[in-house]
Amino acid sequence: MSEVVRTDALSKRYGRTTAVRSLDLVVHRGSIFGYLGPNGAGKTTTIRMLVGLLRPTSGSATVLGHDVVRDRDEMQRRVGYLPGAFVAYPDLTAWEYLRFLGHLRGGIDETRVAGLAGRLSLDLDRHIGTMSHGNKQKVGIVQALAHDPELVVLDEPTSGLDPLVQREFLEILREHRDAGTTVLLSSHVLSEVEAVADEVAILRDGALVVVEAVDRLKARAQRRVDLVLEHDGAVATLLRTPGVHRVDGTGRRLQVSVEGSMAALFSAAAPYGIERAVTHEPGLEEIFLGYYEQHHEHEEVVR
Ligand SMILES: Nc1ncnc2c1ncn2[C@@H]1O[C@H](COP(=O)(O)OP(=O)(O)OP(=O)(O)O)[C@@H](O)[C@H]1O
Repeated sequence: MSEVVRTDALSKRYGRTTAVRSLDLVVHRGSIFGYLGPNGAGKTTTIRMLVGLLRPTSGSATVLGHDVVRDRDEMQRRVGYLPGAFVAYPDLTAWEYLRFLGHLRGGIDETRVAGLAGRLSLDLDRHIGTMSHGNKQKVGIVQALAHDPELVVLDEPTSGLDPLVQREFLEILREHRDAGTTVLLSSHVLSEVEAVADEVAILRDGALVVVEAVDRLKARAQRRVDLVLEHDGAVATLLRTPGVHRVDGTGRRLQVSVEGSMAALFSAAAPYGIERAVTHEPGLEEIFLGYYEQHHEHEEVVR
């Protein structure tokens, strides 16, 4: 079964607020799926429904083939979950806490736990109550991965981690993915998602704006090309060129926004003599902002 997560018109309302509206989402086995959106978009609400902590108002979701409401307990045994605001027992050491959880889950692989903790530079003998926010977050990450779950659901996992630990953590996720684990990762830190995700969904006001493979999203996105030409007068020609969205600048120095292949742009610019061309690869951030802008423009038109 390749569909690890599937939602059908999944919705959640809180009174008059619709936090998640009619969500249709599929996450495939062995992939890292980035779930993106600004604060309040509905990421946490979606995730809490998927891990069986919140009942959908309407629609349904299956995780590893289990209905998240009806087969909640079976589902939860096969899933690792890091909540957005992770809290654990302050009076226990990390080891005591993880052994306690292991006991509830039917055993713990101590070598695995020690290995994960070592890579994240987490001292398991410290009391959780005395730990910094970042170290508590590491305890949360280790508990989510400790039982080697088939699906790992992580809500804003890197909050509080320093850059080196973040990098190690993303590497751990990649290794799990390569071993067949599925990872669902929510974030508003686009660079981290970009570094690991195979596919991303962008959520806004509780609804999906786009779901796409990261590579395809990037290929479709606009790139900026800075051109230095030998001759003036290229602007009108470039603006007529397929894929070119806008041209800024005057004279011989132009900044061109282009979507898709660059071939047409370079053919059109060639007669003006290309002295220099620098292309800027779009990050997920630009793509993300692009989608929001498009959406807003659309709303303006609709109004
Ligand atoms: N228990 C609740 N009661 C009422 N409204 C809620 C509740 N929980 C969330 N909401 C509302 O639902 C919407 C979605 O919130 P949610 O926490 O899912 O967003 P999010 O994308 O996870 O944001 P963040 O990145 O800030 O955590 C928001 O408008 C929020 O105010």
